[in-house]
Amino acid sequence: MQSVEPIIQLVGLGKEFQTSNGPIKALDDINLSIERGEIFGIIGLSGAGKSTLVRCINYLEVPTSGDVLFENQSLSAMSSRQQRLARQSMGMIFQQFNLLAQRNVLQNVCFPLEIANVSKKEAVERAMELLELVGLKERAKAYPSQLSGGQKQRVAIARALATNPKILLCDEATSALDPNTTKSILGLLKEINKNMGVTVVVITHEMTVIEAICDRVAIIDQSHIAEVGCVTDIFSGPKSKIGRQLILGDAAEQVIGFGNNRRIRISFDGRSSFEPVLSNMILACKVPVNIMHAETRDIGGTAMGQMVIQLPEEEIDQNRILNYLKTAKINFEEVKDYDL
Ligand SMILES: Nc1ncnc2c1ncn2[C@@H]1O[C@H](COP(=O)(O)OP(=O)(O)OP(=O)(O)O)[C@@H](O)[C@H]1O
Repeated sequence: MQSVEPIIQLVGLGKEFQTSNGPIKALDDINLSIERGEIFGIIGLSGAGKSTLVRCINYLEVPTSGDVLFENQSLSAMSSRQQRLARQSMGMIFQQFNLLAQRNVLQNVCFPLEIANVSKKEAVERAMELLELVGLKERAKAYPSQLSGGQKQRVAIARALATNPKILLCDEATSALDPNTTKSILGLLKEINKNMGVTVVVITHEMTVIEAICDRVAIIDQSHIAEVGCVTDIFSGPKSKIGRQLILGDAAEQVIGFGNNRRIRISFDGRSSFEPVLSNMILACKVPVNIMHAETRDIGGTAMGQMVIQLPEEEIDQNRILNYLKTAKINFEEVKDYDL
């Protein structure tokens, strides 16, 4: 088994904001471990606490309780010099790119190197290498206003990588981009992760982003982690209420109001989604079923599927189907109205 080594650990992390309407608890008792080299997703609805969480990781927001460990060292126990070095190891990109409008592309990428006192010659060399990596070497002299959203995000990625960070924090980095541009930026993040070994933390409200690139995902809801695990496991069997809502939302709505028969949700992994699971079941049990909802998703090249079927009226037929699924080792669960 491959050994895992945490690069970031959040231990009992909390963040409270003082506002004129009283305190707001944005994060409460967050415990998470992000492994070196993975692409880790954090997903949740608006206001769940995602941005605050990612900003606490690099101390853009200082937590009000708990601890952030970077490579097993507590950020709060570090001297300010050590803290600055740790923060240099964490690049960050944002939804609105945050480029400096008065500086051209090359000067934007050189900026963090200037702050780190790197010589101008060395900074320009490094910046040009990074611009080549993100496919924008030819636009080095352009200003941000002359670039498309996707190009601006590529410049922001090059800038974030300038100081050779070990982690890249991405706060809704593709939320302002169209689907094709999103795809190409996600492809670039995946390449950076694979080729440069940079750990990537992705904050998003979009399932498609998680599906496209993440290895593991944490679902955050109302300041708490609702569940965490491998993307394939969470997508095939979300356990928390919010996970079910985020992942099975469509299925849930579409099965309401179709009569009172029992319904089951079949989850199938990449292997079984290519097998004719339902046809085999109907042939073996010799009873018809209604398909209430079906969908498949491509997660890292593996097809994952959910299907909600309505069982036949007769109990004996229902049992035949349930026994078939158990024997065939196909994951299923009964759908209760309160799950919908
Ligand atoms: N600086 C702040 N001062 C006061 N409250 C804040 C501050 N920053 C965030 N909050 C509150 O903390 C909670 C979590 O906000 P946060 O921005 O982290 O959520 P989010 O999941 O990123 O949502 P969104 O996707 O809408 O940005 C919200 O109730 C928000 O209003």
